[in-house]
Formats: sequence, C-alpha cells, structure tokens
Amino acid sequence: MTVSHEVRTDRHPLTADGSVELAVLDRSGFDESRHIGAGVVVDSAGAVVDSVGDATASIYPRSTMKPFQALAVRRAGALFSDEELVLTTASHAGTAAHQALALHMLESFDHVEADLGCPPDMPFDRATGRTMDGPRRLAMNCSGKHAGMLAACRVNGWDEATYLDIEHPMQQRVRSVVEEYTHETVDLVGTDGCGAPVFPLTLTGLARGFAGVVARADDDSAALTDAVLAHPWAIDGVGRANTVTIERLQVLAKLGAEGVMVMGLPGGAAVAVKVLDGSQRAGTLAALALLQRNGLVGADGVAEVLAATGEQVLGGGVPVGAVRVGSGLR
Ligand SMILES: NC(=O)C[C@H](N)C(=O)O
Repeated sequence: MTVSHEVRTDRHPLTADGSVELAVLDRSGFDESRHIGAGVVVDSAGAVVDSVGDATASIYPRSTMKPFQALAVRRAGALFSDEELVLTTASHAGTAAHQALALHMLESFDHVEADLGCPPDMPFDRATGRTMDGPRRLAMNCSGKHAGMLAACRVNGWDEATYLDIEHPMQQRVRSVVEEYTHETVDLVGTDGCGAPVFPLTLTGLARGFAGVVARADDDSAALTDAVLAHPWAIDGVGRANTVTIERLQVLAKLGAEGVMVMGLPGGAAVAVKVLDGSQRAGTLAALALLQRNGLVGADGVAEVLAATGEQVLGGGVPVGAVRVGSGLR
C-alpha cells in the first residue's frame, strides 16, 4: 500500500453539535432514550460516499484498532492458526473456548497467563463468569491481542516486560500500520482499557483503514479477513452482535468500547460509527443502517441481524418497545 500520510492540524473530538440522532428507544409507544453520534461510509479506495454528523471529528477507536494491531503482530513474524489469528483481533466474550485458545497462543511461545499485560477481568459472557472464581487475564476481552504481541516479542527478541510502552518496537510497528492504513499521522497517544496505546483517529480515517484491511491487498490482510469470515465465533462470541453480523452478512464487523462500530465489506466499502454517549446499544443498528441506505447490504439481512442481536425493551419480562433508527439516519 502506498503511504501518503495526511498531516492533521485540526484534530478535534466529536461533540453534540457534530452529532445527529442515530437511534431512539421507544417504550410503550413513547420515546424514552436517544443516542446521537456520527458515521461515515467510504468506498474501497477510502473515498467518502456518505456521512452523517462530523466525520472529520476524531475518536478513540478503542478495539477497532485491533485489526491494525493484529497485522503488526503478523508482520512481525508471529504466526498462528486461523482461529488464533482471529483472537488477536478479537474483543472476545471470554468463554471457555476463547480462554483455551488464548492459553494455547501463550503456550505456543512459552508464555504463561501472568505474562499478559492486560488486566484481570471477568468475561463478557456472564454464564462463563458464573463458573469462575474471579477475574483473570485470560478472560479479558483483549487477551488474544496481548498474547499475539507477546509472541511477536519472543520471535524478535524484544523486551517482554515493556511491550505496552509506546516506544517499544511492538507499539512502533502498530503505529506505522495504523498510519499506513488510515493515511493519518498519529499525533496523540492514549491508553486503552487493556493498557495498550490507542491513537485518536478521524472517523473517516478509521473507515478508510478498515476498507484497506478488507481490500485484502496483501497476504497478511487477506489472511486476517479470511480468517475472521471463516471463524466469526472467535472475534466476539456465539449469538453476539459482531459474530452474528459476520455470519449473516459476510462483513467484517468490529466493535470498539465507548460506542464505536466499524464494518467492512471484503473488497468493498467500510463504515465507521461513534455513538457520542459511549453506549453500545446503537452501534450495530447505526452501522447497518448506513450500509443499507447506500445499497451495500440488504434489508432482510439487516432485519435478521437486528432481530437476533438488538436490545430487547422489556416490561414485566415481555417486549414493550424497540430501538429504532433515528432521524439522522433516515
Ligand atoms: N472492546 C474494547 O474496545 C476493549 C478495549 N480494547 C479496552 O481495553 O478497553
């Protein structure tokens, strides 16, 4: 990929003024909650084809940075099975199967759970959590990413205690992959919930980067995209939103904490959405609505994904409402 970094001098966060209504929760026929935010669709070349709100605003991509981190790990020579490759880009549910896969990744490079730099956490999957004595690093949604970074350190002889420092070769590799794919210069470094560096990116840059990954232009991005499509359970969890979206629509769907959602159609367009209040409730709905209104996914498939994964609005245990697409997306 040709690297032409766009130097940004106007990096600014998303605000209410830069947002539109993405979703509304209706309870018993009366609007109860509204989620505002911004979104952008780019074509396979990264050109903007549709946007709502301020798509030049920057956001922390959070776990939507994982495909770039996974590519950096792979390019550094840390090779895994296809399912393990998916786990390096996952915000996984932490089920027994996810934890076993993460443990196998660690053991393959002579690491142990305590080597992981991510904090101990309970799994997203509550049923699994009920079987555990307490939080552990393996169950943390980012454990596969961290196992991948540790493996890259082992392959290259890099220091393993400091792999989350921004000056560490692992993070410098991540930074250059992010710049290569998003065409933006990384000018700010934050710390993600898992302890890894995270870089503010414009919504447009994030979507462009995702379109680049799913373009499958080189062996590594092709391997990553194909592995996610073949093993969608590993990136999220059975019945969960990203997994169901990938299974039903064959798009690479990736959530980020604080209301970020990115989806890429292999060889085609990509969409990035940020829900301003950080809620995950509207992410899949808004991203799919943007793809649908551009004719990039079909209404039936969208309806199926939302029926299977959308939040239920219950009263006394029975459905009394729904979350619908907001006025800014119609
Ligand atoms: N799902 C996420 O975005 C998790 C994020 N990487 C964190 O550590 O908080």
